[in-house]
Amino acid sequence: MESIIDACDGFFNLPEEEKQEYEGKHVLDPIRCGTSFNTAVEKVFSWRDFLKVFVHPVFHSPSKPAGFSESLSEYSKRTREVARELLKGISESLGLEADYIDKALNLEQGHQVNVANFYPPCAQPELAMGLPSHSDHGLLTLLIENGVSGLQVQHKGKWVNLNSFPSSFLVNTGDHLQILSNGKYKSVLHRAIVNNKTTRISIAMQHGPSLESVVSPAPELLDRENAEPAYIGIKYKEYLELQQSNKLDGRSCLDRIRI
Ligand SMILES: O=C(O)CCC(=O)C(=O)O
Ligand SMILES: [Fe+2]
Repeated sequence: MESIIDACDGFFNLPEEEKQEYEGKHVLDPIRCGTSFNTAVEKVFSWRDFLKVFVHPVFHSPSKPAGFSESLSEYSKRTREVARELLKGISESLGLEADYIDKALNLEQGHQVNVANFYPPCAQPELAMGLPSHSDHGLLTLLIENGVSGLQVQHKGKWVNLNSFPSSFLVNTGDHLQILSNGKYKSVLHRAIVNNKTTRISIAMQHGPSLESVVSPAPELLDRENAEPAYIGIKYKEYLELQQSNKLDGRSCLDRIRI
């Protein structure tokens, strides 16, 4: 965990011109970095640099700084094992076979994205937001941070601070777990706030279905509970494009596919 945080810190500290080559624009660009300093998002100012890299099924990585790619490759493999194991337990908790999600959503080819966020100290943290309210689109996100808190999740309509625990993952459930479980698992709304003292780095490893999987509420679950599906089926890739076109306005892209 320390190694990947140091590696990402190294990337964000590269000279601007070395980072520029990765300034992709499209949601399906495999390496995309950018900054949202001074960009008005709704009425708040967003205060972060980010680097998003597709690490599976095809591994991509920036070539700098030295050692970055090795560290990212190792971290991607290890977190993928953890996520697939957690999803077995989640399948069972839904009364499905342990490998149900793994097979139905073709996790062997699962779309895995490493999102590194860099939030420098902000002189007026009350006027800015690190990352505005959103839900993650995949199944599970494994999040770590550099010992500096800033993540908030929405619980019963209120924003709750989550403090980091050393050497542990904070696991967020994503939109596609909500779709597959027909709403039994809720995709959590969350955001990141900034502070005026210390740089915060967070690394959100997102684990999703394969891009070609069409995800809908599990038919086995609906049959057993005699329930109607709450969402239409949609290809994961199309959902990502839909989310890109839908500004992060605190509403989930899920609302767009609800029946
Ligand atoms: O910085 C954080 O704690 C949140 C990051 C996050 O939600 C994301 O990258 O999707
Ligand atoms: Fe997130």
